[in-house]
Amino acid sequence: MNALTPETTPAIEISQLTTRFGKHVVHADLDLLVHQGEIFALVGGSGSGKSTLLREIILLQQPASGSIKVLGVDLENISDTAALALRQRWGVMFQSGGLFGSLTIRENVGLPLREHSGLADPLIDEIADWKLAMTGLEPSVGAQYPSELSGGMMKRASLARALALDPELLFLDEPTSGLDPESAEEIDQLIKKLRDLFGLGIVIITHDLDLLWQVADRVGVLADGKVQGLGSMAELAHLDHPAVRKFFDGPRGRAAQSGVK
Ligand SMILES: Nc1ncnc2c1ncn2[C@@H]1O[C@H](COP(=O)(O)OP(=O)(O)OP(=O)(O)O)[C@@H](O)[C@H]1O
Repeated sequence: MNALTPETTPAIEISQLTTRFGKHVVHADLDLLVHQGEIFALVGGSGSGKSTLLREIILLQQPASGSIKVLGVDLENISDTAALALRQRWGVMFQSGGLFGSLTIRENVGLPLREHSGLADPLIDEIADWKLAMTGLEPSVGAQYPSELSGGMMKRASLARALALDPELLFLDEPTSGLDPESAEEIDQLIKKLRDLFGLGIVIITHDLDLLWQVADRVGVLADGKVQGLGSMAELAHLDHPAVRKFFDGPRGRAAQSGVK
């Protein structure tokens, strides 16, 4: 059960957001509200602007106009100090994993703590092992290098690093891409566990219909510059909007629906 009360500060509030690359309008007066404590998934066709939206939310890119607030903080004209403080309140797991190949897994997971916490090295290593355990990895994995891990272990290790600073909000970019069905299912369970244990808000970009049915509380369908459909998968499955229908009625959508009640 997630705490979707009106009193809760929204995790993300986006209002009238417009993004352009030259003449190409990617987002056109887009509005979106993500509640704290919910698992929210952003879906949409290739090029619909999901990654760009994520980059704007995590301060890697600026929109042309409109407002984005994350954990109650307005990103427009944010000072360097406020941006640094805000970045420590969220964790990001990039699609590629983003782990440094020259560092051990323990060093990778401890990196945000080394950069931001001022804690002593032995304590950082201890916290890193704890984060690895949270994501289901053995302490022995900490001494290994990214090239030695399977795809599923890499995803877990990058999730452990995203959790290093005890974030309030977690961004997951294609967390199950490239995984076999069993490993993907384990990641689904892990995402749910993290939300249930820590009340994290979790924003996922994904094309994985199984993940959407199993894990997402709400899904936003991005198309033509706006969120065209918003609701649970069960609600969206009945929505009569061309972009939403395209998403559900393709062969992969039908296959995923037939596997879930
Ligand atoms: N730096 C950039 N310069 C110019 N155009 C860009 C840039 N970044 C993204 N775009 C364009 O913006 C649009 C949205 O791209 P974006 O990567 O956000 O889509 P997406 O929904 O994440 O797609 P995918 O599912 O394929 O990853 C695309 O048409 C892309 O070509």
